[in-house]
Amino acid sequence: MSVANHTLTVPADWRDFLALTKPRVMSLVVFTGLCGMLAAPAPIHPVIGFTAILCIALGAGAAGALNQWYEADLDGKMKRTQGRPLPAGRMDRQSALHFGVGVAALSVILMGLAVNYVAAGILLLSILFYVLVYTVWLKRRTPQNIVIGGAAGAFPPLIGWAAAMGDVALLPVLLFSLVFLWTPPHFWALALFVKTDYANAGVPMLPVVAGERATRLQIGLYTIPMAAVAVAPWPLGLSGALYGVVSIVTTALFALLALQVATRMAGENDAMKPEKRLFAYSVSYLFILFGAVAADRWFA
Ligand code: HEM
Ligand SMILES: CC(C)=CCC/C(C)=C/CC/C(C)=C/COP(=O)(O)OP(=O)(O)O
Repeated sequence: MSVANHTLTVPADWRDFLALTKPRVMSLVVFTGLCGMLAAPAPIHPVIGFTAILCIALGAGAAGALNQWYEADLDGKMKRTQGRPLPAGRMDRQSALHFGVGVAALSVILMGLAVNYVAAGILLLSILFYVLVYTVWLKRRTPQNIVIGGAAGAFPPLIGWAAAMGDVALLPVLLFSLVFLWTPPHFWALALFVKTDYANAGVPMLPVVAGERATRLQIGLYTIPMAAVAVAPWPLGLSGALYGVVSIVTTALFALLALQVATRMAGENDAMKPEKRLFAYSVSYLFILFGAVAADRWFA
């Protein structure tokens, strides 16, 4: 948080504001919201549906901006994040704060007025969870930061469903649980190969605090309930065979990669480390599963 106005070199332009919203990560957040909405049994009016997705995108982007406003100092210490607009000195912190608060408020108010209050309430909760619970409270304090704080990223399927139905039901709760249980293997796989960055910045991520072996074991352990939740909708009668088959095949591959990560010894050296494969696959996995849950409702 030491980046002050006088360090500015080039004025911020729209690309820097876009970068503040973490567009690549947020694309999956928005996609899970869209699929949660499409998985609902009642069709939503296209204009209301579009507005709801826009609000999720604005809310998630604003949360990303507030995260970067708060941790400009941390981002400046890590290679992966040094080029972001604040640590690179292309934007002052106040602009990021105004942008984040303004867009967050706009997203929640628009969701409440144009869609419904349930969706608006959960959107507000997820923004507060990411910014206050994860970023401000837990991230610098405990290696359980992403387990608890990661719930923020799991709310969008509930928001999408609530936008269409005005309530919450078992299927979106399962989708929430899926993203919640997916987050630790997703993030710790990455943390295994960017461990030194986090150590240098003093962030207590699991591989830094508990070591590589414990992290590998935790990845394996979280994959078990995640897999159970991923395949549950078909046997529970909440989705059809299309989702059932896709979830079984893609989850089996996830479990295999997680097993390779869990059983790999520290220091082994192969062309592509299993944790890199698991991290890359974790992103495609969620895109495919959520695509399947929506496709199952519409085409099966
Ligand atoms: C607290 C929980 C999480 C943490 C700490 C985390 C952290 C990260 C980090 C550090 C990256 C590396 C690349 C980057 O900085 O862009 C990444 C990539 C990614 N994350 Fe996560 N993540 C979390 C949860 C989620 C959730 C809930 C989603 C979506 C549902 C998600 C979607 C993605 C995607 C799509 C990428 C790939 C981005 C790219 O292609 O560059 N993440 N995550
Ligand atoms: C609708 C709504 C508000 C959704 C919130 C979206 C959300 C919480 C996503 C979580 C994923 C995420 C960006 C983690 C980054 O962790 P980090 O901030 O520690 O990553 P960094 O090191 O790249 O900054």
